[in-house]
Amino acid sequence: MWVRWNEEPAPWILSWVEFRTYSIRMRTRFRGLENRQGMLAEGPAGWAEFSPFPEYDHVASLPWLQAAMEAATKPWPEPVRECVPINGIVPAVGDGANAARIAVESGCGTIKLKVAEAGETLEHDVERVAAIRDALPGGLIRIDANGGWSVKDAVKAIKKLDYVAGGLEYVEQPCATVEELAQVRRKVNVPIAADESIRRAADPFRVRDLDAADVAVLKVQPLGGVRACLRIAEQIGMPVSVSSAVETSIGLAASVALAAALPELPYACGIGTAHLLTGDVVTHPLKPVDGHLYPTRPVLDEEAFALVAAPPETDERWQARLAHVREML
Ligand SMILES: O=C(O)CCC(=O)c1ccccc1C(=O)O
Ligand SMILES: [Mg+2]
Repeated sequence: MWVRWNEEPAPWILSWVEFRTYSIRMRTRFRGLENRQGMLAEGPAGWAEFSPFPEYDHVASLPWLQAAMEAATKPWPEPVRECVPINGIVPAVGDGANAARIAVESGCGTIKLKVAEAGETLEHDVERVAAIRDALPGGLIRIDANGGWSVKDAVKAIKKLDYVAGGLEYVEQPCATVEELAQVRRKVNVPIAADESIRRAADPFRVRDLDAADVAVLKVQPLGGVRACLRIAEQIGMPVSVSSAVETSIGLAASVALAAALPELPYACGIGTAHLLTGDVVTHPLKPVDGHLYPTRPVLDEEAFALVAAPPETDERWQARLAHVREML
């Protein structure tokens, strides 16, 4: 495990605080998720979220717990900017008109379009990119394939989509492996962003060592917390973009804190995901205003939480999961 809690250790917090479980329906299915579930707890520094994706095993969930311990016990690092620019998110489904409507309604000047979805075609991705370009002539468009293309398909699709977009800002994780990213990067002129190749990798610095990307996407929970991400940003040798793991506003606040504290922030961040959930746990959800989010330390609202509290059997499952991950500390 490359993530190390190499500052003041905080595992003691876990015997103090009580975690509770939420289960929130997704507005539309997102990457196979219908319900987003996770745990929340209040520590001396504020509220914290622990919400590893369902398929993550105990080892892969460990950095998520370290991120929660950090949030519960430490203040956010000092921000260097007042607010952070946010990208809108358009799913890889539906027709061009629908994609354009979602892009415009996001209120964001940068749009991330999901592409290469299983069961979808390049023609449909082209249609959605073209419609977004028409609707937002001055906007930036980036695409995220979530590793869905082969090298050959990626090169073909990126060239086509770059042309239709009149220039893509970047393409996120066109293929599954770091080696493939490096190959694609040598064959196209569009910058390559690495997401899963950093977040799910044993060694996030392989992306740097193989010259496989131009941009590193950092997600706070899977990478072990705000401070762990600041260290990665310092060492990874390329600009970074911050992105959420589709969390409640309590989890999102850590991502905003990271984006606000990074010395350089050349890209809009993928933290505008609160609306992907049908509920939240705070009084004022972290929804972008004019394409921006402001750093805050949100507090759980008991009335809001009551509407999304997980049933006892779900809570039991999560308590057991938490206990297993704790053992890895
Ligand atoms: O980056 C964004 O704009 C939103 C977040 C997002 O896309 C995402 C959310 C959950 C899991 C994976 C991803 C991803 O970037 O691939
Ligand atoms: Mg991604």
